[in-house]
Amino acid sequence: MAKILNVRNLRKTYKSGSKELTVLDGISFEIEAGETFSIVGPSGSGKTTLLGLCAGLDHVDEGSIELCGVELSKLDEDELALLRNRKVGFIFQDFQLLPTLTALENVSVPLELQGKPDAQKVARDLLDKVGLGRRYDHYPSQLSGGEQQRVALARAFSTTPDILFADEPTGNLDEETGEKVIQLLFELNKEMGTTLVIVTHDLDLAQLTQKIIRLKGGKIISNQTKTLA
Ligand SMILES: Nc1ncnc2c1ncn2[C@@H]1O[C@H](COP(=O)(O)OP(=O)(O)OP(=O)(O)O)[C@@H](O)[C@H]1O
Repeated sequence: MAKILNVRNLRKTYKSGSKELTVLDGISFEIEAGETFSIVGPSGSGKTTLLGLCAGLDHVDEGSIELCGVELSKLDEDELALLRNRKVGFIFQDFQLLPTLTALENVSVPLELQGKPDAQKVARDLLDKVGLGRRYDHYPSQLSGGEQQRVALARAFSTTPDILFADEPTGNLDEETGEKVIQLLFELNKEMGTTLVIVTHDLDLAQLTQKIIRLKGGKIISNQTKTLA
């Protein structure tokens, strides 16, 4: 199977005044297209930083990241943005919906910006799939956290990304709501064959993915591939 993400000897250091903090050191792993993958570890271990680097949202100090067959360090900002728009989807802990757009517009507008002629239909179909067929015209402030995250799921899958990065997708939800969101996430993921990379504190959620890496102090302390029964 083709590698969709190949991370080699990654190092990331943040500067704070005269001090330097190395938050990732010697990180290497790879993900095949279509796999489900999770990154777990305690608070501050570097999970979100790693996700941001893999998704091309920030630059590495040392090492390399190949995403969707492209070495990220060779791309300028415009090329990176294009790659993210075309091939990458995101789900965030705090949903990150646009507050002035309705649920339907939050899903359809990105598609319209990509010039998709059937944006409205795709958005409606996806909102129906996540059980929000009666909430098209609601603004984010009129939706519960679980409903907002379901809109975010519909938006993330609407562009049929090759790879989807989810950062603590259940972090702001109660347990029951979180479970429903995860069920939908995995259903949509299976249907669309998307590669899924999840950052989470939730070990039960991580166990649902095929591969798990554990970070501690910016290093990988275990890299586990689950044997499928
Ligand atoms: N922009 C930044 N500037 C300076 N330090 C940063 C920056 N972003 C993150 N850090 C530091 O890098 C370390 C790793 O942060 P990161 O958010 O990646 O950890 P995390 O494992 O995702 O944590 P959490 O589970 O709490 O979200 C932390 O010590 C954090 O304070």
